[in-house]
Formats: sequence, C-alpha cells, structure tokens
Amino acid sequence: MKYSKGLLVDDKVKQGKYSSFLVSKVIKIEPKDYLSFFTNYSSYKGKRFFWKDPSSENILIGIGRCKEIYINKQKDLYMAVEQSWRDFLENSKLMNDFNRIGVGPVLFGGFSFDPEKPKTELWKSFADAHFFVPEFMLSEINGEQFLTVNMVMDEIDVNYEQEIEEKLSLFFDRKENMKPYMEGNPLINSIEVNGEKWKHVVGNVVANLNGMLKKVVLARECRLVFKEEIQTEFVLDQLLREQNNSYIFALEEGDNCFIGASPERLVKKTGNKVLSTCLAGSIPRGENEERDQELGARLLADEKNRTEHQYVVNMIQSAMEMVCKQVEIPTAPSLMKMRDIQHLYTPVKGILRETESLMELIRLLHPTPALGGFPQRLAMEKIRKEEQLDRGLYGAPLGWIDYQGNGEFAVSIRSGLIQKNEASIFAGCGIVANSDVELEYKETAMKFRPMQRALGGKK
Ligand SMILES: C=C(O[C@@H]1C=C(C(=O)O)C=C[C@H]1O)C(=O)O
Repeated sequence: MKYSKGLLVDDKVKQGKYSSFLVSKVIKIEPKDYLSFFTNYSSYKGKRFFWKDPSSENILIGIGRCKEIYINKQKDLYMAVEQSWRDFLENSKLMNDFNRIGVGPVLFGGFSFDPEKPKTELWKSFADAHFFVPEFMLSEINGEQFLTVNMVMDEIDVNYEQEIEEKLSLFFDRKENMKPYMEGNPLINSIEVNGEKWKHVVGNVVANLNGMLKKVVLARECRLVFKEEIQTEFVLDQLLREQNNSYIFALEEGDNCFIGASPERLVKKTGNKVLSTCLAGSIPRGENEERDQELGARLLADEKNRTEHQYVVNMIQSAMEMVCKQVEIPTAPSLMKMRDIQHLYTPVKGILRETESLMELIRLLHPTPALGGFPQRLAMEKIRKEEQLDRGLYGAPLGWIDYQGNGEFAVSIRSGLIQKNEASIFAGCGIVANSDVELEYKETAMKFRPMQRALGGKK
C-alpha cells in the first residue's frame, strides 16, 4: 500500500486486479457550515459530490473516491448497480455507532436518461450508470454532522484500525483555504441549440398524438459561454440561496460537473417506508400574491395540465403497487411553488415489501410520464427518434443509497452540465394532443431560468 497526497491509494485495487476490502469508520463532529466542506477541498475538484434534499434533512457531501461503479451497456443497469454495491460491501469492516440513514458507506451517482440512445461528445465522460463511494463524506442528518472515512485495502490488514485513524487525522490536519468565489463572470454567448428544430418536432408530435401515444416529453438544450471558468462552488452557493426548497446536487467528473436544483423526487426509502412524487403540469409564478394565487387556481382547474398530470399519477401508482404492501395517494393534486414556476403535485406514500429494494423501485419508475411520456415504451421510441438532444444524466434518477439499502433519488431536472467556461442547461415539457408549440417553448425557457441565474447568466 502506498500513500499519495497523504491519502491511501492502491492502484491495483483501483484497477480491479484484486478483490478489495472496505474499511469504513464514522465519527460525530461539531456542526460547521456544510458548504465549506465542499469548497475547502478544491484540490479534490473533479472528484466531489453534493446533495441536499428540499427539507435539508439529509445533506451529503463526498470528497475523493475509493470505489467507482461505472456500468455501460447492461440490460438491467439498476440491478447491475445494486449487485456491484452488495458485492463491494460483502468484504467490509464497518465501524459505525450511529443508527442514522446516510452515514457510513454511501454510493452516490446517477443514471443516463436513456442508455439506448447513442452517447454524444457532450456526455462522453459519464457512464450509463455512474456511481462512486467517496473517501470522505460529511453527512448532515437532521442538523447533526457525521464524518465517514472509507478506505479500500487489497486484503484485510491487522492494523486497519490504526490505518483508518491515520487517514482521519490526515484529513483533519489538511488545511485548505477556501478560494473566494469569483463574482461577475461575464456571459459571452447564449446559444439555443436546435431551438427552431425543437418547435418543428413539437408541432409534428402534437399532430401525431391521436392514437395510442398520449404524451411525450420533449427537451432542449441551451449552451452558455462565459468569459472565465465557471466555479462549481459559486453555482452551488447561488442554488442554495435561490432554490433552497429543491434537491440541490452536484456530481463532478474531471472537468465536468452535472449540477442542478430539482423539485422532483423520484423515490426515497427509509426502512420499509417509501415516498415518490408526481410532478407535472406547469404555470408561471405571479408578480404579486393575488396574481400568483389566481395562476395557481387556473393550473389546478386546467384540463390539459390535469390530464398530463394524471398520466404520471396512474403510472406511479401502479409501479408502487407492484412492490408495496400499501400505497396512499391523494385523489387530487395540490400546488408545488418554486421561485420561477408552479406545478401540479401529488405525493405518494407506500410500504415496501421486505423482498424489494430501492433500485427495484427506481427500475419500475424511470422514466415516469413526467419525463418520458405515456405509454412509456412508445414515448421513449418517439424521444429516441425525434429529440435532437443527448439527455445524458438530465431527467434521470440521481441520488444515493447507503450500505443498509436506504436512500433517495431525485429526477435530475432544472440542471446543467458545466464544462470549464461553458455550460449546457436542459429543460423539457410534456406534450399532449392540445399543446401549443409557442407556449411549450416559453415553458422550457422558464425552466431554464433557475440554472441561468445560478450560473450568472440572467437576473
Ligand atoms: C421536464 C421537465 O419538467 C417536468 C415537466 C413538467 C411539465 O411538463 O409540466 C413539470 C415538471 C417536471 O416533471 C424539466 O424541467 O426539464
């Protein structure tokens, strides 16, 4: 074993030449500003992740990587990830005195929206299932903070307790100074990628929605070019200020960072309790309270939006019923209000059968008609054929699973891919039989706004 930069790196284990052994230890720490945990470790840039749920119950920040699970071209990606995760945990020594979800070894990452669509240059750094275990992880769980240290050894060493203590002290000794964020990185160019073509495709799809196919979600991209390199820390800070009631996430991979603030939960699992969310149907926020309520009431009463929403409710309900003993779902949607937009929202609760897992539920749910369409197979074929975009990780399950099988995945919308001084941002909307092309175009423009603003490209 050798130490590099003060951290244990065993190249042979990393290359998968030996079966590995995971040693993991959790300690409780004095709560500090969690974002500084991410920003202070800028020398790990390219190997960090950030996660915060809308209620700030679970915040996870990972630094470094001790295990990567990158899977391509597998028929069942979800089960392949689950199997690799279980296999990895099989040879392990876990030192964790805290009975909380999201502490101890955690696998973090995301899936491609559609692994069957050919990958383009844009997403070439990401696998279809792109997951990893950090070397260090801060978990803030209901206000309490824990530090997990993970170490992979080629075989169990009698001195593993001492080694992990050393790794812990190296971590605490390491004082990196937070780089000040750069304010005011000028936007040089904003390119609506295939904007006119998108309208054309929407028009064609609307005209063909009379038969079996009822709803198709079509997405587009906007490429932003800035003068200087975009700082992930700065964007995260902006998202935390402006979209605090969203899932805020960042997944770094070398020079790429997939980042966003999504309002949409795919699934959360705590013990046998599971939660999912139906989110579809959109209208802008009003300029004042009265106007805002008026728009909300209009959305709740709008037949087109209610129909779009109901496809999602029906599908999620039947997916949940396949693996749950019990499913609870309100009979009518309510409103979820974000800074720039309001949505129809129906929460779903269930009790999962003992034999089922979080990954199984993700496999059944993705893509819901909120991101794919209805029926699922026909909608996916349409998107694959017509949409001029490689969605990559956009619109797909992104989140974490801990060593006990608990975890949470969001649908990674309102997101963008930062690549040095450029970023692609993505937005889509549900197209149904009576959709209006110009209105749908405006809706996607509204969905770009949170990322445009966080990147510094719009007020
Ligand atoms: C596809 C997106 O959003 C989805 C589509 C919605 C709609 O069509 O009304 C609403 C919420 C999301 O489920 C996106 O933001 O990119």
